[in-house]
Amino acid sequence: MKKGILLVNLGSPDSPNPKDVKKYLGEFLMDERVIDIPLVARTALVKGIILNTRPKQSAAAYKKIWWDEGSPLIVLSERLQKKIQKQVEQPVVLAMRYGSMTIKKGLQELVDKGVDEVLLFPLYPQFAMATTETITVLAEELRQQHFPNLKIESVPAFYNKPDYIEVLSNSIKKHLEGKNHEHLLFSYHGVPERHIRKSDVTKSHCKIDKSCCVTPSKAHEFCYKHQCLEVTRLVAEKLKFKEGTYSTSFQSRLGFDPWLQPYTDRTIERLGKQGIKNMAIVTPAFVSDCLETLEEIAMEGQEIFHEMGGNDFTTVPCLNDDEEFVALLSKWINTWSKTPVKIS
Ligand SMILES: C=CC1=C(C)c2cc3[nH]c(cc4nc(cc5[nH]c(cc1n2)c(C)c5CCC(=O)O)C(CCC(=O)O)=C4C)c(C)c3C=C
Ligand SMILES: [Fe+2]
Ligand SMILES: [Fe+2]
Repeated sequence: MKKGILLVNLGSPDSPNPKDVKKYLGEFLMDERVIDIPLVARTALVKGIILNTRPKQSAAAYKKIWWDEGSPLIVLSERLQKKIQKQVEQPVVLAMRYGSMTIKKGLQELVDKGVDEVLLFPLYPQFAMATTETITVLAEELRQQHFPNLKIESVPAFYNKPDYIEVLSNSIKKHLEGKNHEHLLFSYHGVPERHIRKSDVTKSHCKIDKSCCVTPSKAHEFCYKHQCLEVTRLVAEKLKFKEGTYSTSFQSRLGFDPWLQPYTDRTIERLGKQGIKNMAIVTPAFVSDCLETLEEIAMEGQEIFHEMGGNDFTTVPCLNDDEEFVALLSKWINTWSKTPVKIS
């Protein structure tokens, strides 16, 4: 048996031009695990409404953050893959759930290298139907259709692994050294509340209130909200943050349905209004910096804070290709490579 690793991130458009952004958003938003409504309604909403207006607006945002080498999310994911490859003997390939660097091409590349056992590694610390699940489901469909002899094992969400929390905490500490911030906001990508209820394996636990996510339950294995709150709690515990000096919020909502709250933009507004002058923000739902961190947080968030009277706004970068993070992922991969047991 020859083993190989497929790292998978979200993906980006091929360029920040409206035509490419429209193509990318069309694929992304037509995913039934992202906009989870029946096909006819989803087609009407995405193709009839969203794709007529959003691509122009999103393209303008992408243009502000695009690098000479390409999309930050792709470039940073490639840097991560290259560094991991240096520490792992087996082939490590990178794919994206949406866009040109498809999971099918990634699996094909591994098969062409003689691989027959794949570790599928979704680059998301927390489980979500719209991220981890859509990757594992698509990989399995592709396996059945095109690679029936391939064995695929998936890495589950790693939000509470002590070594991950340590690496994240070290990075936060390093980037906040000497900043004297009064408040640290942990901002996670949002999801519609409906997604949380759908992923509840017990079908009765999730109430989207202040109690369910802190009451032990089997549901938490697939509860994005619980997993985000846990990352905040574990980092705060590790770094001995004082109560009231940090909080959690959710960003990037789309549409009119309720998404996880409190919303990041309103939280930044509130902190500014409350008289906080020096705040910092960290975005642990993303492994790689991307549109959501570089534009929505570092640009728009900062603007909101300044409008509300705030002064210093520090953004902690994502783990990207941080040396400790590379060493951690390589360690997990090497553990899997040596023993045919699940990483858990
Ligand atoms: C934790 C990661 C993510 C979750 C969960 C997620 C859910 C989700 N997202 C949308 C809609 C959009 N997301 C967009 C960009 C975007 N989303 C993520 C991650 C998660 N999304 C990333 C990393 C990015 C940036 C990609 C990049 O190229 O840098 C966008 C496009 C930008 C925009 O127009 O705002 C949309 C739209 C939904 C509906 C959703 C549902 C659960
Ligand atoms: Fe998103
Ligand atoms: Fe909950």
